[in-house]
Amino acid sequence: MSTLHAQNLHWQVAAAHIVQDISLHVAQGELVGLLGPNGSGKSTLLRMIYRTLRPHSGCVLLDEHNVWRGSARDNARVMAVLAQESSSEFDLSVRDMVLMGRTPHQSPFARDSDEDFRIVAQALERMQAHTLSERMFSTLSGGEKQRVLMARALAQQAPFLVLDEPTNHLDVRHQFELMNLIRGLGLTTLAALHELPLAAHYCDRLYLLKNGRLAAQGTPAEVLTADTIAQVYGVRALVHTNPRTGKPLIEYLPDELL
Ligand SMILES: Nc1ncnc2c1ncn2[C@@H]1O[C@H](COP(=O)(O)OP(=O)(O)OP(=O)(O)O)[C@@H](O)[C@H]1O
Repeated sequence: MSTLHAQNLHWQVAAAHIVQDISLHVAQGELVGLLGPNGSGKSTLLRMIYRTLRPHSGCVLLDEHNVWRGSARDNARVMAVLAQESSSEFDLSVRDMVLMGRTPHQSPFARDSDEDFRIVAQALERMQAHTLSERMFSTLSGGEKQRVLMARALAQQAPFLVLDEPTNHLDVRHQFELMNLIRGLGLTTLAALHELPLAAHYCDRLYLLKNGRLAAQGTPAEVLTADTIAQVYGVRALVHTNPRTGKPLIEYLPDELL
C-alpha cells in the first residue's frame, strides 16, 4: 500500500505566503499531476512532501505515517524523489550516481552487492542510459542527466514517487517515453509538470496552483478548461476532446495572450 495525504500545508518566508493551506491526496497507484505557472509554489509544496522543507503548518501522511516523524532513511525506502535542482555538483560516474539510489536499502558501511549492481543496470537500461554508465555525471547533456536521475529514483524501488518536472530537458519523444514508463510502473506518483498536454493525456487527476493556492482540482477534463487556462496562465486556448481517448486536447492561441 502507498497512499499520500498532505493536509493543510503552509510555508511562508517573511510576509510572503508561498504555499497556503494546501491539501491533496494521491491514492494507491494513481498518477497525479501538480500544475501551475512559474513561481506558483509547486516545488515548495513537493519539497515539504519529500521531507526537505519543513512545513510551517500542516502534515504529510504516507500510509498514515507522518513523513516528518520517521528518519530520512526510513522515508527514502518508501519515497523516491526526482528533484528539480540539478545535482551537477556531484562529481560521480553515472553508475555511482544511480547506486546512490540503493543506499536506503543497505546497512551502514555495507558494500554494494551484486543485487545492487543488477538493479542499477536494469534501471539504467529502462531509462536507455546504460551506454552512459562509465561517463562522469557532470559531463552529460541536460536530457541525459535527467534520465540518469530518473534511473536513480527507479533503483530506489520505492512504492511512492515524487517527480519535480521529470520531463525537464527531454525532447518530445523522450517526454512520451518517460511518461509511458511512469504510467507503466503503476506506482503511486505525484509529478509537477509544465506541459499541459502531457498532464491531460497521462494523469488520473490534477491539482492546479496559482500564487500558492489551489485554483482547481479534478480530472484533466475538469481542470483543463479554456477558462481555467486563461485565468491561471493568461493564455487563450481551445480545448477539444481527443476522439480516441476522450481526454482534453489543448490548442494554444499564442497570438491572443491575455
Ligand atoms: N527560500 C525562499 N526565499 C524566498 N522566496 C522563495 C524561497 N523559496 C521559494 N521562494 C519563492 O516562492 C515562489 C514559489 O517557488 P517554487 O519554486 O515553489 O515555484 P514553482 O511553482 O516550482 O516554479 P517553477 O515552475 O518556476 O519551477 C517563488 O516566487 C520563489 O521565488
